[in-house]
Amino acid sequence: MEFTSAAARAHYDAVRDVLDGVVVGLDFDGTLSPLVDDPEAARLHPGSPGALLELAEAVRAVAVITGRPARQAITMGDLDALGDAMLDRGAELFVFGQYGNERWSATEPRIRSPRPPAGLASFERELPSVLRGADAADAFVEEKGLAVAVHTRRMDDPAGAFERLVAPIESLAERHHLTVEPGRNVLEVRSGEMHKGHAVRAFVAEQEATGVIFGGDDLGDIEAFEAVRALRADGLPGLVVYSGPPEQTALVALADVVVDGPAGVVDLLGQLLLRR
Ligand SMILES: O=P(O)(O)OC[C@H]1O[C@H](O[C@H]2O[C@H](CO)[C@@H](O)[C@H](O)[C@H]2O)[C@H](O)[C@@H](O)[C@@H]1O
Repeated sequence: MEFTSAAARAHYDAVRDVLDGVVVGLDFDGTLSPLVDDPEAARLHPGSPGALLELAEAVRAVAVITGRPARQAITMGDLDALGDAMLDRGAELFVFGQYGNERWSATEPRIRSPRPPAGLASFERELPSVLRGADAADAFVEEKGLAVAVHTRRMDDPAGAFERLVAPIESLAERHHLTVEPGRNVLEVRSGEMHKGHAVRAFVAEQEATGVIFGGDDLGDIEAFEAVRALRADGLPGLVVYSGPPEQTALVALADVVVDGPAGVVDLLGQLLLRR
């Protein structure tokens, strides 16, 4: 784990000092689950469930805040079993799916979700011809109910295909009043009304948290990073954790701590508990 500044070390100490009132939000892919070529093959890092279980006992509440549909993250991460294990220890797990649009918790396990955005169905109908026009007909299209993700990771030239797709997908999304969220070899098209920053703020408020930690690895986490920093400027102890190789410089610039992917996140969560 690497602190990005001397102030960052002080932020780390400040959240540790109030750990029992802290809420922790963690992204799924790239933070709790190592990145893999096939989005459907993602699973939690082997150390993640144990680390989350230990952590949940020590803090106010823990949430997985993900771009994935909540049901998918729960299934891939076996999060209902983890939630039950937390309940046995008097703690609770939350999952905020689709950038905070969906909500699940171990005590209220029915997923609450809004309707899909109005333009999504017509966007999807036009998408195949846009993919063909950008010589990217074999991009993997992940239908998420409230969003569509176009993945280039498994194409011959993932970065080249991504670059060719940005402008035409942005233009198609704009025509259907949708937003494009770029990520690691993925362009995700969704409603612009919700983002992880809103999810973090709502979680802090509902839990009456005395501190907040958020960890993420991709551009869809930026609003959450900014939310923690803004809450901290208002006096709430906060720590921003960037998980992954330092290629996402926009995220490194906002982070207090840089760790080496999901294994590094597991280590960090263990470190936080050491002085208890
Ligand atoms: O907010 P997250 O939990 O990080 O979810 C963001 C997107 O993650 C998934 O895609 C990413 O992970 C895949 C599996 O490791 C990888 O193949 C892909 O290249 C990454 O972009 C997921 O498929 C998307 O639906 C999520 O929105």
